[in-house]
Amino acid sequence: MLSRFFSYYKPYKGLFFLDFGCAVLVGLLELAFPLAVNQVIDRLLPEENWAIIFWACVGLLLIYALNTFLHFVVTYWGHMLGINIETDMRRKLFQHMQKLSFGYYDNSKTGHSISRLTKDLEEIGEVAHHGPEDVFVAVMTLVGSLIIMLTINWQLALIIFVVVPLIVILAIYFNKKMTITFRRMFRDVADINARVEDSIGGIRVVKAFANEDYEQKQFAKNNAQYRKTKLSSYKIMAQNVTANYMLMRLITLSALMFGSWFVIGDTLSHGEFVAFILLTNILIGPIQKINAVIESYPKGIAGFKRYLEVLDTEPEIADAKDAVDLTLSGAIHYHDVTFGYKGLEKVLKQINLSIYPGETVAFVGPSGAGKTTLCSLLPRFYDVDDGAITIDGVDIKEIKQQSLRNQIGIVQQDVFLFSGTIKENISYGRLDASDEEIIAAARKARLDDFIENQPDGLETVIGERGVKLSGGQKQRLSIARMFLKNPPILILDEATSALDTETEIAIQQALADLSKGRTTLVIAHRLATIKHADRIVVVTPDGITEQGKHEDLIKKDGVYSRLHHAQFG
Ligand SMILES: Nc1ncnc2c1ncn2[C@@H]1O[C@H](COP(=O)(O)OP(=O)(O)OP(=O)(O)O)[C@@H](O)[C@H]1O
Repeated sequence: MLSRFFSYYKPYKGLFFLDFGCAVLVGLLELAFPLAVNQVIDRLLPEENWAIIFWACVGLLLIYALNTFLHFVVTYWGHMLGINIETDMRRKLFQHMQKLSFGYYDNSKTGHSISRLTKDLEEIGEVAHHGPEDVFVAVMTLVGSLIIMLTINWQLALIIFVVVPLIVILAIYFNKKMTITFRRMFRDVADINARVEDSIGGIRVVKAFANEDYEQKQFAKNNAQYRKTKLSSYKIMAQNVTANYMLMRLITLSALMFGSWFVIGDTLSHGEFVAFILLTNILIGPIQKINAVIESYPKGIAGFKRYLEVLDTEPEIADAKDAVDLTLSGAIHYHDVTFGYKGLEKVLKQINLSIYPGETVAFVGPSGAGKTTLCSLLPRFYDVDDGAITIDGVDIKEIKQQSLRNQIGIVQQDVFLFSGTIKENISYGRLDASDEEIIAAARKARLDDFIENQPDGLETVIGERGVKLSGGQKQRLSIARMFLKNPPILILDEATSALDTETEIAIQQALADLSKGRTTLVIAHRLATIKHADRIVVVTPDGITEQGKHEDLIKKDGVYSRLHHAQFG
């Protein structure tokens, strides 16, 4: 895992070494002051040579000025290194999330994904900057002070350094505990995000059911859980900080007590004694740094583990190595297709079906029989478990996903629009479309009157998920999008909601125009709209049980005829 973490430093080697080098210098220069004090007290003060003391202080001032500059470099450029790595990881994660299949999203929550892209990566960025640099500089300063102390008086140095291993053991102990709680904390934040996504995203449903109190209670549960986990992490942090405080005071106290003893025994000069006290104070810096790393490292590592979890999830559907781009005419064949959602019973068993170019085929049948599933297999939203689907004789697994999906248009009953303008939403069908093409598509979808009546025309903002549009307008907008895309194959998931007659006629006409000359699969919920389909296919839990024209199926007195009677009496 660590080698994968460090691989993100590769593009920023220059920045890393600049930051690292400056941090090392900062650590080394810190040691100059106690050494200077030692010399001033033991050598220069007894000689009462004011001029040399003055110039020694000027020298120290220059060292401090240099150190100040280095501090700036470390703080600014070091953080730049962290942010660069965080940005790269975020880009990579988002790219990967875009590639993940429907199967992954069926079982994940949007709030969790948001959390992974924001909070987790922020923590990783902090560790990326502070982690290696702080640990190295702290260890180096510790070793540096130890060497200086050893050269001044090795006995006193050893007494003081007895405490250091205790600090290291403590660090390892708390690190382990904190990694576990931070992982829990990330999970809890993600749960809060998921809850907000549901409650705020679904605010209309919440209000329509007057379930605000229920939502508040649900949110309060998540909030309380987060508080509990965070509190337990603070408890560990507090134990760590207080134990460290005690150990650090022990170091200073040992220096004072044993140092005085050595001074009285004449084995330590006054200057060396003061230098020792100052060096023990310098020791506090790296120990605090190590402590800060102990605090942030588990957060970063917990975040990185969650990051890798997603990154290591292989998209269930990927292009074959020799997949090709194809221009399709739309002859579709399902050959013995069997499919079930992951871990669940098979929805489709050995389905055989042929659809000819330009044909409009409507799928009808009881709810949950698998009509939508059958159509979802065509653009490879899911892969068949057994059998194959071919278009123009080519297995869809041999066609590049992008090429395949570019040639299949889907008009869903639950239209998803993006917050933005009408123009942005229509042009989602073809991103490089000109204004004229967008207007022409809107006209074909019978949306032009509505657009012309808006003060901002095509630039009208439609609100989040098109909240400012009516159901009929949303649907026509999605049809306009499809006119622009102009695919040879269409999947129409018919709206179940009854629109007013005028709107319905407009939409039906728009859909009929859209279907012209394209192979069209209609998932029909209301039979009135599909009477004129070239063929009606009846899908039941037993598979395809009937197919044919409306009149023939009525005569047959089977499932279709019963469904028809149920709807029309
Ligand atoms: N993403 C999914 N994960 C797991 N099971 C699913 C998923 N989507 C659908 N199912 C299940 O698969 C079965 C077929 O669903 P499908 O949506 O294809 O039926 P349908 O015939 O289109 O129904 P309707 O007419 O109600 O839209 C159902 O039992 C459903 O619960």
